[in-house]
Amino acid sequence: MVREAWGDEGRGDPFDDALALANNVRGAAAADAPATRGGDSNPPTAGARTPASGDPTDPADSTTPEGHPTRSTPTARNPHPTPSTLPWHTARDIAERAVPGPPPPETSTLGEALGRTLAAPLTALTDLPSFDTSAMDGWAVSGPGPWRIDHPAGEAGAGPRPGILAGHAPTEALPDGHAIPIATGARIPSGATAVLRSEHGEVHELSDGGARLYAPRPAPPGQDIRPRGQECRRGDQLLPAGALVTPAVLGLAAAAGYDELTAYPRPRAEILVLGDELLQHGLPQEGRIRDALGPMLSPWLHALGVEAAAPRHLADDADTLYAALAESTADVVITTGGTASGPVDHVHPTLRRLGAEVLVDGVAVRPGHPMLLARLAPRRHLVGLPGNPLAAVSGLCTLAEPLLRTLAARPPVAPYRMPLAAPVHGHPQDTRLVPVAYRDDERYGLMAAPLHFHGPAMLRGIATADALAVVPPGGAERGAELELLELPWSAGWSAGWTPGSSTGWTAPGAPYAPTGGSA
Ligand SMILES: Nc1nc2c(c(=O)[nH]1)N[C@H]1C(S)=C(S)[C@@H](COP(=O)(O)OP(=O)(O)OC[C@H]3O[C@@H](n4cnc5c(N)ncnc54)[C@H](O)[C@@H]3O)O[C@H]1N2
Ligand code: MOO
Repeated sequence: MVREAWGDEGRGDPFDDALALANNVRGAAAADAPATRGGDSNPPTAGARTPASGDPTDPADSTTPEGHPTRSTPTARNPHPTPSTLPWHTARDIAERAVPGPPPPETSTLGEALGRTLAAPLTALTDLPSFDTSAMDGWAVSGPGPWRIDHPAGEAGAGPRPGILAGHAPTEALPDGHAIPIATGARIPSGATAVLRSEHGEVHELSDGGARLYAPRPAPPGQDIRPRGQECRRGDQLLPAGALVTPAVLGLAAAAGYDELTAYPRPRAEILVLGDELLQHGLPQEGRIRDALGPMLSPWLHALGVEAAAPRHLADDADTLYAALAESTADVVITTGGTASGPVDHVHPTLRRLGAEVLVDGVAVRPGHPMLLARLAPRRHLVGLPGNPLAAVSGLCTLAEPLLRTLAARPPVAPYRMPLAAPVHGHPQDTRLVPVAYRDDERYGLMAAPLHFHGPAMLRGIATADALAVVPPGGAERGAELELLELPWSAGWSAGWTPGSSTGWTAPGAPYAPTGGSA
């Protein structure tokens, strides 16, 4: 979705215009004369400061050291300006359209198709139910009562008389005035007109050894019979192409006769965690901190329908990063950290060394503005997430999610809006992504309550959030209807399950592998 107008730049395709801007092909004109942002009444101002509100966790309030200029121009102090950042919606649009579509579909077992997108409509291979079925335990009866109780052929004699069980195929027709015991799910014998529930019938033993069945109420024709084809006829379309294969879809497909499904493959992602300061175990110590992104990104990507290998931790070394990117065969490489211009921030120089095409280099969003997207090869991309953990989440939702959605052929999530339960400060030029939790308000119904602890380095807010609210430049008042990016867990994890974890149970001794296969 492109909602921004690109002013004088915007005469062509907005995607091409945005790409050209990101790659700075229009030179100084693109970098120096920032495009007009539709719906943004404040013209972008390099170095603009955010008014303080007193909330120490509010990045909109912290003008230094994190209130960086949105667009930089060459100055004596900053001789290497970054290309102009892109409006948030434009960046998402570029990411969504960076690939033309998913790779060709594959046929797999039902279990392996979980979380994928159907490449063809799901068409019923059989009527459902495939035969007239008893909906209750009781008796199949023919005509009005009372009825003489029969037993299936071969059941005569002593002992319990179960009648027709589920899975059996009755061969004999039921004559008028007769009844036969039947179980829920069993096939109705020909000649039967209704099913009488066991609790509604009274059996009277007869002197000849037989039995008669009485019902206090009549059993109208069709009572408690599920007729063949009630749910669908063979050839009916049950689901369109493009439907997400959820656990319920697997159940439906199996019921309708499928052993295999044709769906788009899961995109394969590789996660490279950069930063010599990161520990993988224990307490932070001596200036080193725990890696918060490795444990978070694999399952998050998994919930987006992606096959993510276990994260690799790379030393802060340009050659190591170069080798990892050059060798990777993943559809999408996700790096964390190293996007800025510090002494060990190697992502930009390595992309240049690889000759990668940078599609997005900075986004007008807080947190996370140094995020980037690059094309390593025609169908291989890199998403560079900033190292600050909430900034990384912002990059994941802004650039990785739309790109992976296109690769997985998942349908876009319908725009979702909710009124804010409290006002939120805005950045003067940039969009803010703010963690919110759903609250049921007595008067206004469901509202999005902004959460504290939403600083770029904090995960405490997002850990209790249901969604990220998209706060436009300038902020939003209580009651304003804001676009929400729902987090995977508030929509349920089901679509992200793979066969390995779909049972939620791991055999004793088997390693738990929540990310599924390898990339
Ligand atoms: N001169 C400038 N400096 C910075 C700018 C800027 O525009 N000009 N942007 C700042 C912003 S905003 C962010 S966000 C960060 C992005 O930095 P990098 O992507 O290069 O990330 P690092 O420097 O490697 O790390 C930043 C921060 O995050 C911590 N980190 C990194 N990885 C992890 C992880 N896996 N788990 C937990 N924490 C992590 C790292 O220790 C740093 O504290 O740059 C600013 N600087
Ligand atoms: O501090 Mo930075 O905006 O990405 O989180």
